[in-house]
Order: sequence, then C-alpha cells, then structure tokens
Amino acid sequence: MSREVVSGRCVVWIGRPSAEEHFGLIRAGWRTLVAEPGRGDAETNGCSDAVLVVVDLRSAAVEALAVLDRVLDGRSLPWVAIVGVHRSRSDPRVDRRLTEAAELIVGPAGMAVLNQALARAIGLAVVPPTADDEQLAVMTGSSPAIHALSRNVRKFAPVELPLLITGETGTGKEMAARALHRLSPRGNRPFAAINCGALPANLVQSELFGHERGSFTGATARRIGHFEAADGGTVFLDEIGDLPLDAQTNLLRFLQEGTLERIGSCQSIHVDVRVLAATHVDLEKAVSQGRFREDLFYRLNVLRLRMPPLRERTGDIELLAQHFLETFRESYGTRARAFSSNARRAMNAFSWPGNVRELMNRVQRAAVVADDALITPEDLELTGEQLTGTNDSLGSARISAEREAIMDCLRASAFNVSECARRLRVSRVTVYRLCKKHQLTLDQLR
Ligand SMILES: Nc1ncnc2c1ncn2[C@@H]1O[C@H](COP(=O)(O)OP(=O)(O)OP(=O)(O)O)[C@@H](O)[C@H]1O
Repeated sequence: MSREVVSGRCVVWIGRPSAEEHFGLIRAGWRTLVAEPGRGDAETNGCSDAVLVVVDLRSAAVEALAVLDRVLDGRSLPWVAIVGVHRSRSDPRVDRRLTEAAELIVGPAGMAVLNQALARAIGLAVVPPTADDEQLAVMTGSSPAIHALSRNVRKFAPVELPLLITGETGTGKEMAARALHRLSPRGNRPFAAINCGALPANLVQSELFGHERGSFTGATARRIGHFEAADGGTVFLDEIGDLPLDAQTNLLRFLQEGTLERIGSCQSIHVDVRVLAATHVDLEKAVSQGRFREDLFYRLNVLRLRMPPLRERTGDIELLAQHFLETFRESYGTRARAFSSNARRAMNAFSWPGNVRELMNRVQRAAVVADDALITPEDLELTGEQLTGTNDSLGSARISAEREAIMDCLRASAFNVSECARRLRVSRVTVYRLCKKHQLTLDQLR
C-alpha cells in the first residue's frame, strides 16, 4: 500500500467516526486512519506510524477489540475507548479489556471531551478550548482570512441590523448566512434562503410577499410569501443584485417599516425578520448604472461581510480537501484516503475560480475515480493546461472574467442553454464545455 507523508500525529480510529469527529480531529492536528471491523486485514494497513488508537465499542465491541489487537500487533500504544451509555448489557470480555484503556469516554461526547482525552492519552498538557477554537467552528478553515471572517460572524450575529455578504461564487456566502442565523437569538426560528436570480420575474413579488386569491390570473388561492413564512427568523436574499426594481421598492419599504402587503391586499402585516443579502456582483456599480436602488443599497449595507476567495485562504485548501474527502467516505466506501504530495502541490497552485464549491466537486469526483489510496493530480483533473497560467494574476483574472460572463449570460437566459448560446454567439456545445470547465452545474443553478 502506498503511503502519504503528511504532517500531524497519526491516530487509528477503530469503528466509524462521525463527520464532526473526523473533521474535529483534523482541526486538532490529527491524521486519522479509519479501521473498520469487518473489512479484513486491509483495515490495519498503514498504521505503523500511529501514536494512538481510538476504539469505538458502541457496536460490535468484540470485533472492534479483535481489530485493536491486530493494529497494536504487540506494540504498546495507548488507546482510548468510547463506550455506550448503557454499559450494563456489555460483554464481560469487553469490560476486562477496558481496564487497559488509557482513557474511557462515555459516548456520545463532544469534540472538546474527545480532544482532551486524546491529548491526555499521549501525555500532552490539556489546553482548554480557546475563543479562537470556538471561532473556528463557525466556518471551516484555519487561515488568517477565515479567522477574521469567523470573528466578524460572531460579532454580527446578535446585532439586529441588515447585513450584506459579498464574495465570488462558491466562497460560502450562504454558509456564512446560516452561521449568522444559527448564532443569533433567532437561531431556532425559520431560516429562508431565496435565490433572487432564480425567481421568475413575474412572480418575484408574490414569492417574497405573498398574494391574495384572485389578485392576478392564476392566483387561485391565497399564498403566504417567504417573508411572512419566516416570521421571527431570518431571510437570506442571495444574488440580491438580480432583484427587479419594483421588488426592490417593496423590499426597501419593508426594511423601513417592518410591514408588508400581500399582492391584492391593502392590509399591512407586521413581520419580524432579519434580512441578510448576498451578492457576487459589484452592487456599487449596479447603483451607478441605475440597476439597483441607491437607498436600498445603503439600507442593506449597514454591516458588511466579505467572503475571501479560496486562493487567498492559504493553508485552508488542504484542510478543506481532506474534510470533503472524509465526509464523502462517510457515505461511499472509496479507496482514496488522502492526497499525494503532487496533488497537494497542484491544489495549492490552482486559482480555484469556483472556490470552495469547485474544490468540493473536484475532490468528490477524484474520490470516485482514484485507483489508489492516494488521490493524484490526474484524479483531480489538475494537470498541464489546468495549472498553466492560473497562478499568475492575469491568468486567474481571465478565468474569473470568463466564468462571470458565462454566469451572467446564463442568468439572463433563465439558464436556458440554447438562449445563452445564441446571446454569446457560440454553439450549445461550447456553453456546456464552459459550464463543465467552470464547475457550473446547470441543474443546481436552475
Ligand atoms: N468553509 C466551508 N466548509 C465546508 N464547506 C463549505 C465551506 N464554504 C463553502 N462550503 C461548501 O461550498 C459550497 C458552496 O457554498 P455556498 O453555497 O455557501 O457558496 P455561495 O458563495 O453562497 O455560492 P453562490 O454565490 O454560487 O450562491 C456549499 O456546498 C458549501 O457547503
């Protein structure tokens, strides 16, 4: 079996760690090898540099201990046992072995408990979680850019002011909006995410503010809009720059007065929602071109959160890639477990025009096609042409501009490929090729 040389202490996890445990371990600096009982000897390959073992005894405990014996193979490695809450029914053979465990965790326990147990088991001083650890949990990543972002998310979450999230496509704007909602006092109330660019122009007002029966042709029944449905919670308006001018006027009125009127009704309804908006286009430019109301822009732009593009998040690319790989492996038993050094170099050199979403898509595809335990640059389709010129600023500017142009045209064509091809004066095949190149999934966009 080929081995990956990576930094970080190696822990063997016998059982199936949850996504939270997997990723929590990576964040705490652990490299995790998963050995699943029932998968034969393959499960113990590559464990020679492990400094610690975690054995999940909550199910198939006897089998898990048999794997433990094979992993230890005569070595005296410390091991940590996770046991279920109802231990009274457990097997006496299992109980006997538990006396040898360096630490015992009664699961399910949180990451803080797990990290502290692991640190104690290898003789490290236990460091209580810091404010920074807490902030890390907001958005995945450990770069200075993501630390600064997480700090702002925490500061802005409890403040009842409108907020504008800016950033390129796929940088995690919706994820940040969800974090802002979760960390706010409205956290257990509804969260409505609305893509303004995807709403049919003639139905925008009705979708957002609702309508009364008979207010227009086809309005056969009263309909509650997204704002009313999210009363008490948060409304996230993605691609706010695509909102038609008449809907902008109604939104402004709602932001000023906290009331709305369903189409076809003159009754004002008080609705209590916090509005978060996001844009990947330059709204100031849209204002200067008369496509976006200046007064609405100032109303929304009270607090501002800028999502850094992935290429600015030095250090996060590998962390996120490993996270996406681990999460994918949770559902699909793929052979791929880590990235070759060439793959890591290629990922760090790439400019990621589609940002985190593109990284996730490439990793998932690579996990499926990889023939070996280590994902290669070929598996990630990051070779030759893909890398040439993309890490210089002119190359990445060209790629971003091309992506932006195709996205804008697709949106303007209501994601109809023939219409988009006609507007761009290229063939439909070219549109499909450009979508593939820029990781634009038409079904998702529609
Ligand atoms: N820090 C992160 N950790 C894990 N997954 C992330 C992170 N940031 C983004 N993602 C994932 O990347 C994908 C894109 O994120 P999201 O939809 O929030 O981006 P966006 O900026 O709103 O994109 P768009 O402008 O195209 O609407 C999602 O699947 C999201 O779960």
